Amino acid sequence: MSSHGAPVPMTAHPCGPLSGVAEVPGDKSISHRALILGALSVGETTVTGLLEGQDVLDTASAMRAFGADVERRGETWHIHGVGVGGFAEPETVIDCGNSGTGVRLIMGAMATSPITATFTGDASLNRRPMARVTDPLALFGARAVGRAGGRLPMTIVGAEDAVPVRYATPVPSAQVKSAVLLAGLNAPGQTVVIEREATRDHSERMLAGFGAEVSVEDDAEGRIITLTGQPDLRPQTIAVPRDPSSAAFPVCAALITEGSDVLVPNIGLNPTRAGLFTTLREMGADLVYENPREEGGEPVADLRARFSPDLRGIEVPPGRAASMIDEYPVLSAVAACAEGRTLMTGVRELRVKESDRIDAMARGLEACGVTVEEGEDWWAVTGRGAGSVAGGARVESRLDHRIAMSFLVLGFAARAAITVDDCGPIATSFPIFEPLMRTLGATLTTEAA
Ligand SMILES: O=C(O)C1=C[C@@H](OP(=O)(O)O)[C@@H](O)[C@H](O)C1
Ligand SMILES: C=C(OP(=O)(O)O)C(=O)O
Repeated sequence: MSSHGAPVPMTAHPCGPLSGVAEVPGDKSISHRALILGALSVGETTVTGLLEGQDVLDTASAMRAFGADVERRGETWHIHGVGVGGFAEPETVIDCGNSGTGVRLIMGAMATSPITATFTGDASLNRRPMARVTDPLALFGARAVGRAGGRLPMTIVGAEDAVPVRYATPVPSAQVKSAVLLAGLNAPGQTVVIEREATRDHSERMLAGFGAEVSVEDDAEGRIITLTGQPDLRPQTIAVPRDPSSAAFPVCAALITEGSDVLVPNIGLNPTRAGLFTTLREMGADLVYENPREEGGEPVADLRARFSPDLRGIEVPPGRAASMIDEYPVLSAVAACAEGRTLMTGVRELRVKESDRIDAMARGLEACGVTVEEGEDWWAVTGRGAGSVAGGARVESRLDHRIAMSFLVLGFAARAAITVDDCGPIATSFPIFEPLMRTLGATLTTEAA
């Protein structure tokens, strides 16, 4: 919801070993897609393990506004869809809260139906760029009217007679790719998306699972995804895997907090998402994939993370950025506890997330006594080894859940407590973060230090 309540300051205190099992919630990207594709198929889709974070709950409300029946009974979500092309025109404004994924995918899903919808979000989402989706949606025949600079609130007038599109994404973005594919569902013929760098492929996998004809080829241009429009999507039974982007927080907390040993079971290691774990291992992290297996066609393992006193700074290859894009904030907290310089390049996209994540982390890390250098599309954090971060600062989360959690994680390993001015946004993606970290032994207090 766009109305963000009073700020919730929280303080992370230096603590002893973190230990135990961290059961993190369901994958956010997959949860949004399960609701949207469930709403676009005819019949009942059931979903277990859905992330019940605010971002996903806002997508569930949006699907109801477009005519689907979405209900939680017990532990299972039931979605009665309306079919491709069956969306009704919403009677009220669609509020996507803090969620870029929600708004951009839903815009795509409605843009090729002859209906009009107005979208808004919170102060963070209303600052984020939407032209990256409205530009390709215009090629299908949809029109968008929003605020200056292509910002929300924005009205999309769906195409009356949509035509299929061939589109090369100008930025590495799974949200843009997915918006185009979802729009292509209700366009006759083949819609093609070309991406130079592979981004998370949950839309392609789930569209195929729902019975759409989707092919993926890799060639010199990059990855080419072809979707045949106007399929009859068949309802599915979906078990959402646990979110590697949420797993990142207990894993990184364990690596930098003295004496820790934490097991994070059942984490999807789809290569389009697992870049952080590769990077941490290159830095010398004691991070082991236990019990590696396949579940629902995806590689899965239990992650075991132990305190790693000898982490080293490294250069993170720019080609890895898409596979760990949401993990750079918490990586920078780990880098602050490593010896030497960690250089992160090819990361311009970090500037247009829930906050400008390079700026938010750089200012907060500096306040904690850490050296940061930055350019438009790169930044570097120089650490002085385990136990070297002074902390003792109050930092801003800027309506950004990942910034808030990254500084709390750093607070466990710093020499003095770190207060985050507002931890309310954590509920968008990881509503059980605070109790879960407490069960591992972390000391978090809700009053400012
Ligand atoms: O498609 C998705 O589910 C997401 C894609 C990424 O955004 P971009 O597509 O803007 O890179 C990521 O940052 C976001 O958290 C989830
Ligand atoms: C960037 C993120 O989400 P979204 O773009 O969906 O707001 C995120 O969860 O880190």
